[in-house]
Amino acid sequence: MHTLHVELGARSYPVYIGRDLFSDPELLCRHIRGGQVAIVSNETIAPLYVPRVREALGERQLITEIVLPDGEQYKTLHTFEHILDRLLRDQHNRSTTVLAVGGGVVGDMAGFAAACYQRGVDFVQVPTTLLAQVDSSVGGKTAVNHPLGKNMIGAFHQPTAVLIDTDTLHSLPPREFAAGLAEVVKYGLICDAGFYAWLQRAMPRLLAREEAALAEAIERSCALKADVVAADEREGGVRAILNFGHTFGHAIETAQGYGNWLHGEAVAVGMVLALRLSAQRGWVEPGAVGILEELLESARLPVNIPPDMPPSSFLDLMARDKKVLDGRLRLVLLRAVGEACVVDDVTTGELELLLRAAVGRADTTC
Ligand SMILES: NC(=O)c1ccc[n+]([C@@H]2O[C@H](COP(=O)([O-])OP(=O)(O)OC[C@H]3O[C@@H](n4cnc5c(N)ncnc54)[C@H](O)[C@@H]3O)[C@@H](O)[C@H]2O)c1
Ligand SMILES: O=C(O)C(=O)C[C@@H](O)[C@H](O)[C@H](O)COP(=O)(O)O
Ligand SMILES: [Zn+2]
Repeated sequence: MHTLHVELGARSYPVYIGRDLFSDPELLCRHIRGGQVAIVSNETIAPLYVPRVREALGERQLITEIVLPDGEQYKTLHTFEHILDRLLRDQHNRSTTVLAVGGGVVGDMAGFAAACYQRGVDFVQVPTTLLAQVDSSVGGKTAVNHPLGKNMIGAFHQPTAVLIDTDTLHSLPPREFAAGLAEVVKYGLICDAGFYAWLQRAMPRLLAREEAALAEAIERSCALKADVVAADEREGGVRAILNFGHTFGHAIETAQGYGNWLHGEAVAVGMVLALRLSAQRGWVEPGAVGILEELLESARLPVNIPPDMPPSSFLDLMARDKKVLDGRLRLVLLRAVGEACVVDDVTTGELELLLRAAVGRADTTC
């Protein structure tokens, strides 16, 4: 087992990465303060992994199992309210711990409920998708979607521990696995050119879900994210680089109806667009875009926008992005591969040009 720490002073916490983590009940139990636990999962994950988590918890004063419907379309205020209803009905108090067992959707909603229930209770992440293991379980962003925008209602609420059992990845469907790889590629692009080069070599081993390659990808991704979060917990500055590709990606997810395009798929296309913009500015070699497209396609990810999204639809949705400041769109671009920056001087003309060219290459496969 590998352990790293997210250093946030009083809110610091460990991220454990390894196999068969629940065979040692003490690992989980040391992060649960009281006798009350609420396990939040969904209808797919509950039969696969909740029994093992329950066994590790042992006898407790109160254990509530909250099983949500599966899908990004349920990442809503309505589902969030359902979690709170269950906590109240079972009389959970301030010493309870919310335990999120699942992918990013479960983690984001359970975390938001933990942030709000009785003004904040403990929260432990047990991520079971690649995306959740490399990204959403670390850093404390929690949220639900709104029809007008992705993750628009939420809170920063750090977990008290993250338990990444890489064995859970063996039951993950290939499309979901690929979606997680998009966020892994993101880390290489924004802050670690060496990791990006490694990913180009290791992609076949990752796709074969070879244990050593997976462990390396997860450990490096979490370490990179932990450093960024430690430097800027609430996205006042540098943390925005973790949003590379997301301004375009979130527009795609919102326009397509949550769940039709997976988050990682939309981010993959968004990264291609953001890199193309960086190349147009002469900051990265023009050939870098082709290299990224090849890497993403080898991971079975889309690289082109959906066919029914005109530039106007992107521009409308992007104008609502959470990074907009004083009416100015802020985008994450690359000064070089491995070096992200945030800019606020991308003109509508520049964007229209980029998006019109993208319409010409639109994808019909997703
Ligand atoms: N908070 C953050 O920092 C952050 C970061 C990245 C993404 N996100 C959010 O995360 C969400 C995407 O997360 P995701 O990609 O994990 O999607 P997800 O949570 O929808 O899970 C993907 C699918 O895999 C199933 N599943 C989960 N684990 C499984 C397993 N081990 N075996 C079989 N099936 C399994 C789920 O039931 C679901 O059907 C989006 O809402 C995105 O906005 C948040
Ligand atoms: O942790 C972060 O910060 C990120 O931006 C990680 C992203 O991968 C993630 O999708 C996040 O939920 C996006 O945040 P948002 O603030 O743009 O909703
Ligand atoms: Zn993301």
